Amino acid sequence: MIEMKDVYKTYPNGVTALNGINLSIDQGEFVYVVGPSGAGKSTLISMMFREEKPTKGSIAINGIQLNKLKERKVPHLRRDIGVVFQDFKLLPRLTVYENIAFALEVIEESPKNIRRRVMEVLDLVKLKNKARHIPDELSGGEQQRVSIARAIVNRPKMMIADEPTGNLDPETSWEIMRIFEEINARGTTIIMATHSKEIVNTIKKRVIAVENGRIFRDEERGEYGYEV
Ligand SMILES: Nc1ncnc2c1ncn2[C@@H]1O[C@H](COP(=O)(O)OP(=O)(O)OP(=O)(O)O)[C@@H](O)[C@H]1O
Repeated sequence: MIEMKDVYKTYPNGVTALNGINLSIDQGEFVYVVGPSGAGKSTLISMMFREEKPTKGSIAINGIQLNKLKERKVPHLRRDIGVVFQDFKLLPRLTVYENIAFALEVIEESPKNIRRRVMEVLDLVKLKNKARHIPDELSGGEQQRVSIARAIVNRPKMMIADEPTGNLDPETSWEIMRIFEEINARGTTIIMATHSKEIVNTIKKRVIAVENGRIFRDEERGEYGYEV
């Protein structure tokens, strides 16, 4: 479902962030991307939802060759990919319900389906009682749960998360991980960049370690492997 062949990325300022990446990730996998700060983790995962384009090399996502993808087809690609960020990126003036419903309104789902689906995902992240609140009225962990609900509301094939627990305390981080495991158990591929040694070494999954823009290690049920 994700195939990268000889992927290189040099930013316009001359920094080479990716230096020959080859990888293959199957539907349903749970993959951590680890490595030192500046190693290229965010660049690598931003290639997967076409936030960044490679300078060289080929990328296929869900059978779509990204090199050939026209700009107007990018929204179509992204419909199958939910994205979660460290800083949540919720719309501050919309309620929890509206933040989540928005993702379905843009693809013109019927109001009845939108309501049913939003309530389902709010139930999954245990936030039904906060549906009418705005993001500022929620804790960090609750805001991250809203952003996860938004990411999965249209049942994407994969979810990409860039340091989703980076701003959260340990207890809240474990709650987020329980939700990720449940989403993964339902068949969604999860790719998560993280600096959390505790999480990677406790909830064992495939680990891809990136260093200097290269894959340094790729192990089933791997370890975090860095001192913190
Ligand atoms: N938009 C950009 N323009 C120029 N250089 C960039 C850009 N984004 C990242 N870089 C550089 O590319 C390299 C890889 O950055 P990247 O953010 O992918 O690393 P990372 O492993 O995610 O780091 P961190 O763990 O600190 O988030 C770094 O040297 C960074 O400064």
